[in-house]
Amino acid sequence: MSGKLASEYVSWKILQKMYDSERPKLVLRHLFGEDPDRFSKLSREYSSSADPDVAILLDYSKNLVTQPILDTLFALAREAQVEDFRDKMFAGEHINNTEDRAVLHVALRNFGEFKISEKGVDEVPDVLAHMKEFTEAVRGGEWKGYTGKTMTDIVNIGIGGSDLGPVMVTEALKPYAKRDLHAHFVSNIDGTHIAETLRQCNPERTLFIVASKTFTTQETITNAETARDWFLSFAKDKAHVAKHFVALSTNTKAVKAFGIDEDNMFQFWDWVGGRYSVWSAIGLSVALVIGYNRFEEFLKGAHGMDKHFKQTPLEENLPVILALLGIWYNDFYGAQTYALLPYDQYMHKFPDYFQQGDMESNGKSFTKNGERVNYQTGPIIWGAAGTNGQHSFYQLLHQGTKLIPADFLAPTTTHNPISGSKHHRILLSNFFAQPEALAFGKSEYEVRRELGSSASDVLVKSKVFEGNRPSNSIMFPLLTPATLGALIAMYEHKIFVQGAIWGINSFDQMGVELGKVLAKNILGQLDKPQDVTGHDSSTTGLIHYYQKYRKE
Ligand SMILES: O=P(O)(O)OC[C@H]1O[C@@H](O)[C@@H](O)[C@@H](O)[C@@H]1O
Repeated sequence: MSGKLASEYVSWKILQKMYDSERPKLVLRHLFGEDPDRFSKLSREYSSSADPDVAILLDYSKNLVTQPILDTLFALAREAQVEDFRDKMFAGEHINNTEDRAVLHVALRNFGEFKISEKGVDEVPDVLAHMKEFTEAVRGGEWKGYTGKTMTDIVNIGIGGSDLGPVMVTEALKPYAKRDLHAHFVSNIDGTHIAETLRQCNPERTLFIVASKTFTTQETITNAETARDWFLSFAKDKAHVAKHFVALSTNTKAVKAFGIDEDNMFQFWDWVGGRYSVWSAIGLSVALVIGYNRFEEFLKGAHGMDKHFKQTPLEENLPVILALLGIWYNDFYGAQTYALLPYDQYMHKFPDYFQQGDMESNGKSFTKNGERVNYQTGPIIWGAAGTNGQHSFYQLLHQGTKLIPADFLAPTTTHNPISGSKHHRILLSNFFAQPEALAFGKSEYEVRRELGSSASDVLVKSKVFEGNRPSNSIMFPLLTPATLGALIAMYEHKIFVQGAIWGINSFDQMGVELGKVLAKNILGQLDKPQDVTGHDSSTTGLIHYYQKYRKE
């Protein structure tokens, strides 16, 4: 990161000129027609030196780029000093400048490779050992509840980064789950969430995991207090809390004040951002569900991608390629959103996870030097598992007026090869067909030929697919813990590269604060209409409406 506005880079200006002059020529039908080797030139395969089962193919040939455009995008990354900034992150420099913190999720999955000297980094193995011991005790049945029974349910109470990672990863790695240990996740302050969860739990056999980096988050602390009250209404004695509540946090003082024993606290550090924390103690629910050894495979898979990101030239570097293509659409084509479309039911929470990962990281308007940007930063991330999305929003992807770049992700092999893998072949045929349809569409000529000369113009137009809609296709052999780790790390580093080029701080989240402060103030005014002061007429009117009709 150079400290400049991205729009000041020479390569940015060249890209703008290229876009202005070449856009009409950037037609995928022609680009593929002109070069039969486009796929082999514009695809890369990552494989892990440590684990032969981990491989990721990135096919980026269906993008609206030529080699000169790609070369200029790589020049942009170099001009923005992405490599230097990356090395600073890995070295533990305080690149989160507003909070004066290092950004070291890579240290949580660093199996001796990178030398990082930051306070707490040397404690990582101890916390992992603690997680191992604890997960083995719970899974093995040595850990007993207050009536001497083993655990059947775990309830992770957390929100944002302390929820989405655990939820997404436990869902994605369900084939490896201990099926008699049921995992629940409570995040929303809406009492319905905890109430419905507690209805499914037996207090004698439930372990609550209170996950909060700060241990001050209103939703999490309120839900945890409710869970503790519910538990004590059965167990009666506060001493029993120790067998049923553990905490994952950086805030020892607040954990103790809540009544959780320090021995039952799993520590992490301020250099772990919430949305990057699934690799830390926040991953405890994952480790409980899939077992510690699998959790370690997950970490190692991410570590492999870290090495790839750190050591591979930009032109071969998957996160860098994804980041630069994203910038091309976001900043030159004016695409506002980006879709993540996993063709794997186990990955159905993947878009939600990176909605936070990307939007909380790169949803910023000021550079690290405090200058207002004059270009677009982070895109809106959304998506759903295929093929459900096809029967819902793909209509707009194919024929709408908006350009929506997308990543399609799929495993070659399924964990559930039922009916002789018939389902998987159908799923994959859709995974192959959708990017093809988006890219090449269906011309008016083709539609007319199909419908015959008697077809009305209106009908013909309604069936035309303009095509030329870009996408990446990402394939991997099987969704294993290590492969999932590598995929997540790939997207994390993509986000990093984009933030570095845009010159923003991807590692704070000041934008979530204002609403919290206002809600706290309003909470104190909800009882009586006369207390409702200091608001606009809309907010006041809404609160008065609530006060008029509420029934306690
Ligand atoms: O883990 P705690 O501290 O409860 O924070 C939970 C979440 O809070 C939000 O406001 C954001 O800041 C997220 O990045 C964070 O993951």
